[in-house]
Amino acid sequence: MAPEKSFSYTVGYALLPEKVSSVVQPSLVAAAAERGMRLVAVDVSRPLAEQGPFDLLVHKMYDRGWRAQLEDFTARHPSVPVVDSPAAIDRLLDRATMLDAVSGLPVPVSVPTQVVVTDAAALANNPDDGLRFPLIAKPLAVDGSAESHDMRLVYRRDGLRGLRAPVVLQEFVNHGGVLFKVYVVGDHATCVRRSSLPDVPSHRLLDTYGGDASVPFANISNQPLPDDGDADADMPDAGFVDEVARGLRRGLGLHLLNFDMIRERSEEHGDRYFVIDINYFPGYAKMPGYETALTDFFLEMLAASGRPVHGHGGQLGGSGLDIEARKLEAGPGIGLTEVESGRAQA
Ligand SMILES: Nc1ncnc2c1ncn2[C@@H]1O[C@H](COP(=O)(O)OP(=O)(O)OP(=O)(O)O)[C@@H](O)[C@H]1O
Ligand SMILES: O=P(O)(O)O[C@H]1[C@H](O)[C@@H](O)[C@H](OP(=O)(O)O)[C@@H](OP(=O)(O)O)[C@H]1O
Ligand SMILES: [Mg+2]
Ligand SMILES: [Mg+2]
Repeated sequence: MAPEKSFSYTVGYALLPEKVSSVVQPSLVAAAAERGMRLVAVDVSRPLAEQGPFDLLVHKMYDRGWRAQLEDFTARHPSVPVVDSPAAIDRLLDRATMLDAVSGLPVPVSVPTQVVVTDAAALANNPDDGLRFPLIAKPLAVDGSAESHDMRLVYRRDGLRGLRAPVVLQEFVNHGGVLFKVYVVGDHATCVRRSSLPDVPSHRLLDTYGGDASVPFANISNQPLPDDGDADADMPDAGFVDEVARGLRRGLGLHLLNFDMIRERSEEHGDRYFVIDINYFPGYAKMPGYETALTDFFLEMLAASGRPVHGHGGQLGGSGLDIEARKLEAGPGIGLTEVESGRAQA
């Protein structure tokens, strides 16, 4: 009989069932076990205090009850890192604040002009608002529902009629139908290409054009782009991607996210990059090598919280430094603000 595997640490995860089935694959469980970590699902319908003991918690839940549980847990077990702070995650759940951190980045990347609208009908009758069509209408709230991904490409002003508010109207940027999705896990960033909306030709912008004033779409960039042989050459510079990733991670005070970036190419301005969306705890299984990246990250978090981690003897990865950065930028959040050694909840 094979000897029973012994685990040094327990990593609790609180995720919706769909996220569990997409991310917590047998390959992730095996990679974690190889490094001495057991992955255990948190039952969010039961008090957290009755579960565990945990050495690290990761989570993506939307309800307020969960937040109260986390606060209580952190008060009782300040030495257990909780990734990430709910207050920091909240900024990504509102498209009005989601992209705020982009303006503070030390690299040339920006956000398309956008406005938050609570009364779309009034806007449809106001030709002097300075908005430049086409626009993408995006639901303001990001709440895990399918509706929060229901978008509309609005070609002309009369396409604003009937939009469900509150909504963010973001200027559409032609980008050759290719989107760069950058998965961030602590200080690790991986950029993949996805298909995206095709460019909008100029004739489509004329008010007199007979086509639809707006068209709905959803989940347009979920699939990888078929490799046309030129994928590597087409990628943004890796150093640039890393800088954007590091800047966003620090600015947001988060460790687990992805962001969507598009590139406008023009003779007039050359290449211009725009960040258009940032997602908390995305579908990591779509990122090549995610098992290693996530388990390395868990180990870094455990080491940073003072737990002896084999192979991490005193040497923290970039995430260790981030803990300091987060304390400053996100204020006192949950977990990661206190470092103690030894096992918690024993
Ligand atoms: N300003 C823009 N200019 C051009 N295309 C855009 C713009 N904003 C969004 N898109 C296109 O619409 C898609 C959906 O927009 P966005 O990424 O904001 O929605 P989402 O539902 O939050 O996506 P995700 O599934 O990544 O969470 C993008 O992946 C991209 O293809
Ligand atoms: O399920 P909600 O809370 O709506 O958030 C989604 C994000 O918005 C998407 O960005 C994730 O997909 P990608 O990993 O392809 O970006 C997507 O990942 P999934 O493929 O695991 O569903 C979700 O995280
Ligand atoms: Mg997106
Ligand atoms: Mg999104």
